[in-house]
Parts: sequence; C-alpha cells; structure tokens
Amino acid sequence: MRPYTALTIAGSDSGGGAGIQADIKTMEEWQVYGMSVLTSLTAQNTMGVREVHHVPVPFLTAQLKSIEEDLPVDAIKTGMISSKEAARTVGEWIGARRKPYVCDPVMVTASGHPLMEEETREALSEYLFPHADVVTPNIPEAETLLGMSIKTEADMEEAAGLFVEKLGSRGALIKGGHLEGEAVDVLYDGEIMRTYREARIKTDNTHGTGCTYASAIAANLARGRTLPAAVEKSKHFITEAIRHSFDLGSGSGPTNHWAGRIGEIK
Ligand SMILES: Nc1ncnc2c1ncn2[C@@H]1O[C@H](COP(=O)(O)OP(=O)(O)OP(=O)(O)O)[C@@H](O)[C@H]1O
Ligand SMILES: Cc1ncc(CO)c(N)n1
Repeated sequence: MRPYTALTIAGSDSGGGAGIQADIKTMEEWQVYGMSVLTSLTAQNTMGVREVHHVPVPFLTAQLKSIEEDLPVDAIKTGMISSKEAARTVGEWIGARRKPYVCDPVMVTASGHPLMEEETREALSEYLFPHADVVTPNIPEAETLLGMSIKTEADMEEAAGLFVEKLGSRGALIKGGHLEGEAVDVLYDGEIMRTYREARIKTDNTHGTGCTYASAIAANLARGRTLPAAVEKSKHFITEAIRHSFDLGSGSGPTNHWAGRIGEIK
C-alpha cells in the first residue's frame, strides 16, 4: 500500500515543539508519511533560541533533489526560510511540482528571536506566495507583510483578501491567536470568506502552534481534502493540541500532538 505523503521544508527546533519536529509529529498523527528538507538548525528550547545555523543553499538543493529523484510528494508545507536565496531555491522547486502547498511565513519566534532576514520578506511574495494554496500568517506577520494594522475580525477579512489580491497567493488563513477573546481564524480561498471559531484556552503552553496547525492542513490536503475541509479538521486538532498541551520546560511549553487520539488513550 502506498501511504499518503507530505514534505516539510523548514527549520529544526532542538526542543522538539516547533519547526520540523512539530511538522513530522503532526503528519504522523494524520497517518501521512512525513519527509523533511532542513533549511536551518536552531539551538532552541521552550525559553528561546540560543543560536541559529543556516544550511548552505547548495545543500538545500541536494536535499530537494534527493526527494525528487525517489519519493512521491502529495503535499508541501514550508516554515522557516531565512534568506532570499533559500526562498528562491525552494520557490522554484515547489513551482515545478504543482502539489498542494501550505506556506507558513514564520518571521520571529514567540520569544522574539528573528528567524528570517529582513530582505527575505519581499522574497516571500516574489518566490513562494504565487505557488501557495494558502499562506498562514499570524497577526503580526500579516501586519508586517501587508503594512496594515489588524485589530478586528473585519480587519482579518480585509487582510485575507489582500494576501490574494496583492501578495499573489491563491488563499490566505489569518490566525487570530494573538488577538483577545475567542480564537478566531479567517480563511479566504479566492472565492469565499470563512471563519473558524473556537473558545480561547487559558495556557502559556503554545510553543509550536503555528507549525502544528500548518502541518495538519498540509497533511489533510495530502489526504485529498479541500482547503476549507482541511482547515476545519486542523482547527479542531490544534485546539485539542493546545487544550492538552504539555507543561514541559520553564518557558512556553509545546502543544500535544497526540491530542487527536486523546479520547482513545483515555
Ligand atoms: N490560547 C489559545 N486557545 C485556543 N486557540 C488558540 C490559542 N492560541 C492560539 N490559538 C489558535 O492556534 C492557532 C495558531 O495561531 P497563532 O496565531 O498562535 O499562530 P502562531 O503565532 O503562528 O504560532 P507560533 O506560536 O507557533 O508562532 C490558531 O488557530 C489560533 O486561533
Ligand atoms: C525552527 C522553528 N521554526 C518555526 C518556529 C515558529 O515559532 C520556531 N520557533 N522554530
């Protein structure tokens, strides 16, 4: 039997809660075979990032070639992409694949450590967004990329529309984790504006929520679901992963990737 497969192109988080580690754990939960191309290595834990080491672009290319010559890819997710050159290399490769693609435009960690060089911001809309079925910015990322302030659900809808109109992606999911009140996300797929709403959970353990959410969406696309259906399933999954998050480390603890089967474990 050939399993569904997904590829994450992202950075490593030694603490295991975000980045490549969160992505593969999430894909595994959705019974999707996960593959990884590493862009950067971070020495990181729940408290923050100590050091970052970027993978040289020729080695990025070597990893992409290794996947391409041998393995089927049903969906792609990208996370930390630090440099313009890395964005160009990854974007050109994805453009030639024509597979469902989720682009998570990570810029800084929750603890404030930059994961992207400033000049890479423009490279995202030049090389990555045009291939993306959906871009998944949080509020600060959407504000930076669009140069606007986002405070309300109406602002989120405007931002989702602008991603498609101005920044060239086919869809956008603006995540409201950084606003107050309910945890509301807005998806625009180029045709219809949809809202996904869940109660806000009181916890500081939200390390890796963005990576986990984007990977769940990619895994569901790999399984053949439509984008709105993939987001609906993944929103439920990330909510449970936050509800049952782990109190590990002395900083912001990681989400619980087993949450989808927590009922079964109990
Ligand atoms: N306290 C919370 N309770 C419930 N849902 C939440 C909470 N915080 C965030 N979410 C949800 O988690 C998902 C990730 O959103 P968020 O805006 O936190 O992403 P992010 O900032 O990219 O994550 P990261 O912390 O990995 O950078 C969204 O669906 C958001 O609504
Ligand atoms: C490697 C990596 N990618 C993404 C994030 C997003 O928070 C992180 N903290 N670390």
